[in-house]
Amino acid sequence: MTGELFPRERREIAPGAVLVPDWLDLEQQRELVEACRAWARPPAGLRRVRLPGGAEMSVRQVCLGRHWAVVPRCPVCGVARKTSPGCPRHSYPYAYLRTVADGDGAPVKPFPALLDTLARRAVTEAYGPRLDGIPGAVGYAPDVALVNHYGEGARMGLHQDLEEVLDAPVVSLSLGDSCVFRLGNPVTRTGPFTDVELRGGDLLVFGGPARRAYHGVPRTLPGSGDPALGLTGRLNITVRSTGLPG
Ligand SMILES: O=C(O)CCC(=O)C(=O)O
Ligand SMILES: [Fe+2]
Repeated sequence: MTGELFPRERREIAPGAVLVPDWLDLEQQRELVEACRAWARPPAGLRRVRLPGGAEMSVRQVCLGRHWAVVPRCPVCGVARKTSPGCPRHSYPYAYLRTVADGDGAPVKPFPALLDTLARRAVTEAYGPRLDGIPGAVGYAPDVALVNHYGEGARMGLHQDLEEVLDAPVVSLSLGDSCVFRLGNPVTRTGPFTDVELRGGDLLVFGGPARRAYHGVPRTLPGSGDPALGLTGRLNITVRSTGLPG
């Protein structure tokens, strides 16, 4: 954005969580928006997620690589409880699946090379010489992306990204409208919180001590995105390395 009074500097908003403003140029943002449009098409396209309590998320989502979904029971051991001693890879009430079991049942689209390349570069650039000190950052091998679309009024409640076996960093790319991104700590959902504005083109990488921190998006700023992008609302692409067997 031009005319900024204070240029937005890259900064570590919490230990392990690095925000790099304007990481993507307009051409890269355009390319990603186009790609998201293709990924959003059926089969295995954009859907609304119904949460375990029955409420629908206001965000619409499409998954790539593996399908993240609410499951009635753990797909490995069949137990419908948060813990299941003895299950080698327990996952409940959320799990990574091969098909869109909570939608049209189609096989999930593959994890795209475009996001693989971008996410590897993102981790390297975000941590720089500290890469060695962040678990899973050296040789980062992402295999899943969640693409979230926020229309007007959409938000995402506080949550932890927990379904991954690995502690490797999460790479988050924002496109279109700005939002308030809220980051807490890995232990309690009560804060204290750090609220930052994420704008279209911004990169946020959270790994190390921030990897399992509670986070969410309390609101977006409708109409704040660059009109040249031709996107209504906000898109977020969250890339992860699950550590699950191929
Ligand atoms: O939209 C965002 O910036 C956050 C998305 C997120 O936390 C998630 O998909 O798990
Ligand atoms: Fe998340």
